[in-house]
Amino acid sequence: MMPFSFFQECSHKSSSTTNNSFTFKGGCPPIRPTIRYCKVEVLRSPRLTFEPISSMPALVNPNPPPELLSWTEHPVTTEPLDWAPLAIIDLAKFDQPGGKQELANELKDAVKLWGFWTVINTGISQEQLDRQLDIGYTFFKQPLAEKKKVVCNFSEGNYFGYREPYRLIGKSGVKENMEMLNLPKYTSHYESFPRHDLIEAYKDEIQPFHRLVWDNVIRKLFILFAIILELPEEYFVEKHHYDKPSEDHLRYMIYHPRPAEEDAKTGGQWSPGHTGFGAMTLLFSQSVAALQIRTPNNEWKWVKHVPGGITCNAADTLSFLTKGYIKSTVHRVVRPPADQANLERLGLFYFVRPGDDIPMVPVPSPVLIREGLLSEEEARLGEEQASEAVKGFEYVRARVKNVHNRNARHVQDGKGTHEVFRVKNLEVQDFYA
Ligand SMILES: O=C(O)CCC(=O)C(=O)O
Ligand SMILES: [Fe+2]
Repeated sequence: MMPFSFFQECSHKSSSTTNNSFTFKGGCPPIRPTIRYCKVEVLRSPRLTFEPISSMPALVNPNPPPELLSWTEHPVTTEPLDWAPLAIIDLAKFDQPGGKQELANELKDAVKLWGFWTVINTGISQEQLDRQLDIGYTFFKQPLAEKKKVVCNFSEGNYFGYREPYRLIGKSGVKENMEMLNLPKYTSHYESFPRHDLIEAYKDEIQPFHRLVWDNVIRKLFILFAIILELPEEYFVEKHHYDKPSEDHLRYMIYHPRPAEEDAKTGGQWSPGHTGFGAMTLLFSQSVAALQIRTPNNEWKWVKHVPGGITCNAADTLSFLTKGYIKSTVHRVVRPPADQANLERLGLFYFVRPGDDIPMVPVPSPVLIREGLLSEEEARLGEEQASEAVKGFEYVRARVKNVHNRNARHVQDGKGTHEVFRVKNLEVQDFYA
């Protein structure tokens, strides 16, 4: 008997098809609805339906990947919340004549003042997004033992893998309500990193998606930053390239609702105020309101759902490289409004980190010099001091270790705290109340 393997040719091409829906009849193997098990040239829709046939055991995959559960986006809140006025950056303009310059102008204030903005028209389809959410949701619904097969090694500041919500929040006696899975890039550097069976089974969808986010969104934003800072267009792209080693990861994350009495004990905190650890964070916009940012006036404002959009925030290392010109904004996650407080909140993210060997020295930008953030001498010395400087990998690993290699999480106790985290000359406040 011939085993049915990945990419083995099968007879689907000759099956009956219609324009947009593909229902395979007669002669098809009894495999689950996925495009991964056969090379089918006619496929255009990521969601296929196969009619199960009871015969043809020769083509049965002995270990089919589990069926995906289906994640459904919740309705938006009807409560009038104090929304943050985030700029909307329309990436459809990027390749139009003068488009990059126009977008750079629009993004400039957002990165200087708010550190948060939303991109739309990313070229990532709703179907692609839905599939990722389904994969993430299915992952979290697996038994804990399965999820723990690949876990984050926080003693080394390594964020790749599954993070179990086992820690307590301060001294409240309340446990964390969030779990996550961080997937490293699909490049040769991470080939030997172990991946969960479910993630392996859906590799043919996750791998291109991982890169698509970088190509379609991250690369463009880095070009816009370079234009804003009057640097060569590829300046930041090269320092954060997908093909070079970095701690970048795609993340599935789920928050589980807590009883109101438990939330009351931690001031409604789901994730304490913090700045991003790496270069930039992309959050595929979701309907459950919970993310808040701290405004330039130190008020907390809610981040509003923009269907099909991606909420982006600049993080610590971009702020280091630009001497604070690009703002690493404080944000937190809180109990959602009453009409959403009992809902699971599933998130899909891409966390951008600096290249592993990128020195954390200021970029030689004429804008930083004009703004008085950088002296001519510092700009020149920066290059010379690069070999001595903290590198991207060193900073990010140390930061992750400092925040996560603890038995209890920070708590917002309303008293404020100024615990500072340092690596050589680099310094950030650990968390914010
Ligand atoms: O869940 C969110 O909306 C944001 C989470 C976050 O800030 C983080 O994981 O760094
Ligand atoms: Fe964050």
